[in-house]
Amino acid sequence: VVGGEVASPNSWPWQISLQYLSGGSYYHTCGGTLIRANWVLTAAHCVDTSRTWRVLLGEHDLYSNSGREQTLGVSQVYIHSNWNRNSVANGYDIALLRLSSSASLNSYVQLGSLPPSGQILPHNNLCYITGWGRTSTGGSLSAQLKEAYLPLVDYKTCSSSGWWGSTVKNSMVCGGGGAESGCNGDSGGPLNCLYGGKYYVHGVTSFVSSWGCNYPQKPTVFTRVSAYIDWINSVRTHC
Ligand SMILES: C[C@H](NC(=O)[C@H](CCCC[NH3+])NC(=O)C(F)(F)F)C(=O)Nc1ccc(C(F)(F)F)cc1
Repeated sequence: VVGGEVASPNSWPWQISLQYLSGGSYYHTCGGTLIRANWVLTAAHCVDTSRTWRVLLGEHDLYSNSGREQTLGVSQVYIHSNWNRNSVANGYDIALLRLSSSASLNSYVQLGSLPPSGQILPHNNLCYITGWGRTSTGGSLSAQLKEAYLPLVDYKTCSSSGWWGSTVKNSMVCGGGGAESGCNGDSGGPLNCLYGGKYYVHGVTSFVSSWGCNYPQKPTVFTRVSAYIDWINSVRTHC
Protein backbone atom coordinates (compact mmCIF):
# COMPACT_ATOMS: atom_id res chain seq x y z
CA VAL A 1 0.00 0.00 0.00
CA VAL A 2 1.46 3.36 -1.10
CA GLY A 3 0.34 6.21 1.18
CA GLY A 4 -2.36 5.70 3.76
CA GLU A 5 -1.35 4.62 7.26
CA VAL A 6 -0.66 1.60 9.46
CA ALA A 7 -4.03 0.10 10.37
CA SER A 8 -5.12 -0.23 13.96
CA PRO A 9 -4.20 -3.87 14.78
CA ASN A 10 -6.86 -6.41 13.77
CA SER A 11 -9.26 -3.68 12.63
CA TRP A 12 -9.72 -5.60 9.35
CA PRO A 13 -10.11 -9.04 10.97
CA TRP A 14 -10.94 -10.85 7.70
CA GLN A 15 -7.58 -9.86 6.14
CA ILE A 16 -5.16 -12.78 5.80
CA SER A 17 -1.52 -13.14 4.79
CA LEU A 18 -0.91 -15.85 2.15
CA GLN A 19 2.61 -17.25 2.49
CA TYR A 20 4.67 -19.79 0.53
CA LEU A 21 7.44 -22.15 1.66
CA SER A 22 10.92 -21.61 0.22
CA GLY A 23 14.16 -23.00 1.59
CA GLY A 24 12.61 -23.94 4.90
CA SER A 25 11.00 -20.54 5.57
CA TYR A 26 7.61 -19.03 4.78
CA TYR A 27 7.29 -15.69 2.98
CA HIS A 28 4.34 -13.30 2.58
CA THR A 29 3.31 -13.14 -1.06
CA CYS A 30 -0.32 -11.99 -1.17
CA GLY A 31 -3.32 -10.93 0.83
CA GLY A 32 -6.70 -12.61 0.98
CA THR A 33 -10.06 -12.53 2.74
CA LEU A 34 -11.52 -15.09 5.13
CA ILE A 35 -15.08 -15.63 3.82
CA ARG A 36 -15.95 -18.85 5.73
CA ALA A 37 -14.13 -20.45 8.65
CA ASN A 38 -12.33 -22.72 6.17
CA TRP A 39 -12.42 -20.69 2.94
CA VAL A 40 -10.20 -17.81 1.79
CA LEU A 41 -10.82 -15.59 -1.26
CA THR A 42 -7.70 -14.38 -3.09
CA ALA A 43 -6.40 -13.58 -6.59
CA ALA A 44 -5.73 -16.29 -9.16
CA HIS A 45 -2.35 -14.73 -10.02
CA CYS A 46 -1.26 -15.33 -6.42
CA VAL A 47 -1.71 -19.10 -6.57
CA ASP A 48 -1.18 -20.10 -10.21
CA THR A 49 2.20 -21.69 -9.40
CA SER A 50 2.39 -24.95 -7.45
CA ARG A 51 3.85 -24.18 -4.05
CA THR A 52 3.29 -25.10 -0.42
CA TRP A 53 0.95 -22.44 0.99
CA ARG A 54 -0.12 -21.36 4.44
CA VAL A 55 -2.52 -18.70 5.64
CA LEU A 56 -2.03 -16.44 8.66
CA LEU A 57 -5.13 -15.05 10.36
CA GLY A 58 -5.25 -12.44 13.13
CA GLU A 59 -1.99 -11.04 11.77
CA HIS A 60 -0.77 -7.45 12.12
CA ASP A 61 3.03 -7.36 12.21
CA LEU A 62 4.47 -10.05 9.93
CA TYR A 63 7.69 -10.20 11.97
CA SER A 64 6.42 -10.27 15.54
CA ASN A 65 4.08 -12.59 17.41
CA SER A 66 1.14 -11.06 19.26
CA GLY A 67 -0.42 -14.39 20.21
CA ARG A 68 -3.52 -13.45 18.18
CA GLU A 69 -2.27 -15.23 15.03
CA GLN A 70 -3.68 -18.47 13.71
CA THR A 71 -1.64 -20.40 11.12
CA LEU A 72 -3.60 -22.75 8.86
CA GLY A 73 -2.61 -24.92 5.92
CA VAL A 74 -4.26 -24.90 2.51
CA SER A 75 -5.81 -28.20 1.45
CA GLN A 76 -7.01 -27.19 -2.05
CA VAL A 77 -6.68 -24.27 -4.47
CA TYR A 78 -9.58 -23.47 -6.85
CA ILE A 79 -8.63 -21.01 -9.62
CA HIS A 80 -11.38 -19.69 -11.92
CA SER A 81 -11.34 -21.85 -15.04
CA ASN A 82 -11.24 -18.80 -17.33
CA TRP A 83 -8.13 -17.32 -15.65
CA ASN A 84 -5.31 -16.78 -18.17
CA ARG A 85 -2.01 -15.96 -16.47
CA ASN A 86 -0.77 -14.28 -19.66
CA SER A 87 -3.60 -11.80 -19.65
CA VAL A 88 -4.59 -10.19 -16.39
CA ALA A 89 -6.61 -7.74 -18.54
CA ASN A 90 -9.01 -10.59 -19.39
CA GLY A 91 -10.19 -10.69 -15.78
CA TYR A 92 -11.13 -13.81 -13.82
CA ASP A 93 -8.27 -13.00 -11.40
CA ILE A 94 -10.00 -14.82 -8.55
CA ALA A 95 -9.37 -18.01 -6.58
CA LEU A 96 -10.66 -19.83 -3.50
CA LEU A 97 -8.48 -21.67 -0.98
CA ARG A 98 -9.96 -24.45 1.13
CA LEU A 99 -8.15 -24.42 4.48
CA SER A 100 -6.95 -27.67 6.05
CA SER A 101 -8.86 -26.81 9.24
CA SER A 102 -11.35 -24.16 10.32
CA ALA A 103 -10.32 -20.84 11.81
CA SER A 104 -11.64 -20.12 15.27
CA LEU A 105 -13.54 -16.84 14.97
CA ASN A 106 -12.98 -14.20 17.65
CA SER A 107 -12.49 -10.42 17.83
CA TYR A 108 -9.21 -10.71 15.87
CA VAL A 109 -10.43 -13.22 13.25
CA GLN A 110 -13.79 -12.53 11.58
CA LEU A 111 -15.45 -13.28 8.26
CA GLY A 112 -15.55 -10.64 5.53
CA SER A 113 -18.97 -9.80 4.09
CA LEU A 114 -19.54 -10.37 0.37
CA PRO A 115 -21.70 -7.91 -1.60
CA PRO A 116 -24.96 -8.84 -3.27
CA SER A 117 -24.54 -10.39 -6.72
CA GLY A 118 -24.29 -7.74 -9.44
CA GLN A 119 -23.91 -4.78 -7.07
CA ILE A 120 -22.19 -1.75 -8.64
CA LEU A 121 -21.21 0.97 -6.16
CA PRO A 122 -21.21 4.66 -7.15
CA HIS A 123 -18.22 6.76 -8.23
CA ASN A 124 -16.30 8.02 -5.16
CA ASN A 125 -17.85 5.41 -2.84
CA LEU A 126 -15.70 5.25 0.28
CA CYS A 127 -13.33 2.27 0.09
CA TYR A 128 -10.12 1.22 1.83
CA ILE A 129 -7.44 -1.05 0.44
CA THR A 130 -5.52 -3.07 3.03
CA GLY A 131 -2.33 -5.08 2.77
CA TRP A 132 1.32 -5.72 3.56
CA GLY A 133 2.45 -4.85 0.03
CA ARG A 134 5.28 -2.54 -0.97
CA THR A 135 4.96 0.95 0.52
CA SER A 136 6.36 2.56 -2.66
CA THR A 137 7.07 1.46 -6.23
CA GLY A 138 10.07 -0.87 -5.99
CA GLY A 139 10.10 -0.44 -2.20
CA SER A 140 9.89 -3.09 0.48
CA LEU A 141 6.89 -4.82 2.02
CA SER A 142 5.28 -3.25 5.08
CA ALA A 143 5.91 -5.13 8.34
CA GLN A 144 2.52 -4.00 9.64
CA LEU A 145 -0.84 -4.09 7.90
CA LYS A 146 -1.57 -0.80 6.14
CA GLU A 147 -4.79 0.81 4.91
CA ALA A 148 -5.35 3.55 2.34
CA TYR A 149 -8.50 5.40 1.32
CA LEU A 150 -9.10 4.67 -2.39
CA PRO A 151 -12.34 6.28 -3.58
CA LEU A 152 -14.08 4.12 -6.15
CA VAL A 153 -13.59 5.16 -9.79
CA ASP A 154 -16.58 4.18 -11.91
CA TYR A 155 -16.19 2.00 -15.00
CA LYS A 156 -16.99 4.89 -17.35
CA THR A 157 -14.03 6.91 -16.00
CA CYS A 158 -11.67 3.99 -15.39
CA SER A 159 -12.08 2.59 -18.92
CA SER A 160 -11.73 5.98 -20.62
CA SER A 161 -8.66 6.96 -22.68
CA GLY A 162 -5.91 8.44 -20.52
CA TRP A 163 -7.08 6.06 -17.77
CA TRP A 164 -7.00 2.27 -18.24
CA GLY A 165 -8.96 2.22 -21.53
CA SER A 166 -10.07 -1.25 -22.65
CA THR A 167 -7.65 -2.96 -20.27
CA VAL A 168 -10.31 -2.56 -17.60
CA LYS A 169 -13.46 -4.70 -17.95
CA ASN A 170 -16.82 -4.34 -16.24
CA SER A 171 -15.95 -7.43 -14.15
CA MET A 172 -13.33 -5.24 -12.46
CA VAL A 173 -13.52 -2.24 -10.18
CA CYS A 174 -11.03 0.66 -9.86
CA GLY A 175 -9.96 2.63 -6.82
CA GLY A 176 -7.75 5.66 -6.26
CA GLY A 177 -5.78 7.03 -9.23
CA GLY A 178 -3.90 9.60 -7.17
CA ALA A 179 -0.99 9.37 -4.76
CA GLU A 180 -2.39 6.40 -2.84
CA SER A 181 -2.56 2.90 -4.31
CA GLY A 182 -2.07 -0.77 -3.85
CA CYS A 183 1.33 -2.21 -4.71
CA ASN A 184 3.02 -5.58 -5.22
CA GLY A 185 2.24 -7.84 -2.30
CA ASP A 186 -1.25 -6.41 -1.79
CA SER A 187 -2.53 -8.74 -4.53
CA GLY A 188 -5.44 -10.93 -3.53
CA GLY A 189 -6.35 -8.75 -0.57
CA PRO A 190 -9.68 -6.97 -0.07
CA LEU A 191 -10.99 -3.63 -1.24
CA ASN A 192 -13.24 -2.81 1.72
CA CYS A 193 -16.13 -0.56 0.69
CA LEU A 194 -18.60 1.11 3.03
CA TYR A 195 -22.27 0.56 2.10
CA GLY A 196 -25.21 1.04 4.42
CA GLY A 197 -22.88 1.59 7.37
CA LYS A 198 -21.03 -1.72 6.93
CA TYR A 199 -17.84 -2.73 5.12
CA TYR A 200 -18.16 -5.22 2.28
CA VAL A 201 -15.32 -6.90 0.39
CA HIS A 202 -16.12 -5.34 -2.98
CA GLY A 203 -12.80 -6.06 -4.69
CA VAL A 204 -9.86 -8.49 -4.81
CA THR A 205 -6.62 -6.60 -5.52
CA SER A 206 -5.51 -7.54 -9.03
CA PHE A 207 -3.17 -5.12 -10.76
CA VAL A 208 -1.46 -1.74 -10.88
CA SER A 209 0.43 -0.02 -13.68
CA SER A 210 3.79 -1.42 -14.79
CA TRP A 211 4.91 2.22 -14.81
CA GLY A 212 4.48 2.46 -11.05
CA CYS A 213 2.03 1.49 -8.33
CA ASN A 214 0.57 4.97 -7.86
CA TYR A 215 0.91 6.15 -11.46
CA PRO A 216 -1.41 9.09 -12.19
CA GLN A 217 -4.79 8.12 -13.70
CA LYS A 218 -3.93 4.41 -13.39
CA PRO A 219 -6.01 3.48 -10.35
CA THR A 220 -5.49 0.17 -8.63
CA VAL A 221 -7.64 -2.44 -10.38
CA PHE A 222 -9.60 -5.08 -8.46
CA THR A 223 -11.60 -8.13 -9.45
CA ARG A 224 -15.22 -7.07 -8.80
CA VAL A 225 -16.45 -9.62 -6.22
CA SER A 226 -20.15 -8.96 -7.00
CA ALA A 227 -19.50 -10.35 -10.52
CA TYR A 228 -18.39 -13.71 -9.07
CA ILE A 229 -20.90 -14.50 -6.32
CA ASP A 230 -22.40 -17.43 -8.26
CA TRP A 231 -18.91 -18.82 -8.98
CA ILE A 232 -17.92 -18.49 -5.29
CA ASN A 233 -21.10 -20.28 -4.16
CA SER A 234 -20.73 -23.04 -6.77
CA VAL A 235 -17.15 -23.82 -5.71
CA ARG A 236 -18.05 -23.80 -2.01
CA THR A 237 -21.05 -26.03 -2.58
CA HIS A 238 -19.76 -28.53 -5.12
CA CYS A 239 -16.00 -28.74 -4.51
C1 LIG B 1 3.98 -4.90 -12.25
C2 LIG B 1 2.51 -5.10 -12.28
N1 LIG B 1 2.13 -6.17 -11.34
C3 LIG B 1 0.86 -6.24 -10.93
O1 LIG B 1 0.04 -5.39 -11.17
C4 LIG B 1 0.49 -7.45 -10.09
C5 LIG B 1 -0.26 -8.47 -10.92
C6 LIG B 1 0.52 -8.96 -12.10
C7 LIG B 1 -0.34 -9.93 -12.87
C8 LIG B 1 0.34 -10.34 -14.16
N2 LIG B 1 1.44 -11.29 -13.87
N3 LIG B 1 -0.43 -7.01 -9.07
C9 LIG B 1 -0.04 -6.23 -8.08
O2 LIG B 1 1.12 -5.87 -7.94
C10 LIG B 1 -1.11 -5.77 -7.11
F1 LIG B 1 -0.66 -5.89 -5.87
F2 LIG B 1 -1.40 -4.50 -7.39
F3 LIG B 1 -2.23 -6.48 -7.24
C11 LIG B 1 1.99 -5.51 -13.64
O3 LIG B 1 2.47 -6.46 -14.21
N4 LIG B 1 0.98 -4.75 -14.10
C12 LIG B 1 0.28 -4.95 -15.27
C13 LIG B 1 0.59 -5.95 -16.20
C14 LIG B 1 -0.19 -6.06 -17.37
C15 LIG B 1 -1.22 -5.19 -17.61
C16 LIG B 1 -2.05 -5.29 -18.86
F4 LIG B 1 -3.22 -5.87 -18.56
F5 LIG B 1 -2.29 -4.07 -19.35
F6 LIG B 1 -1.43 -6.02 -19.78
C17 LIG B 1 -1.53 -4.21 -16.69
C18 LIG B 1 -0.76 -4.08 -15.52
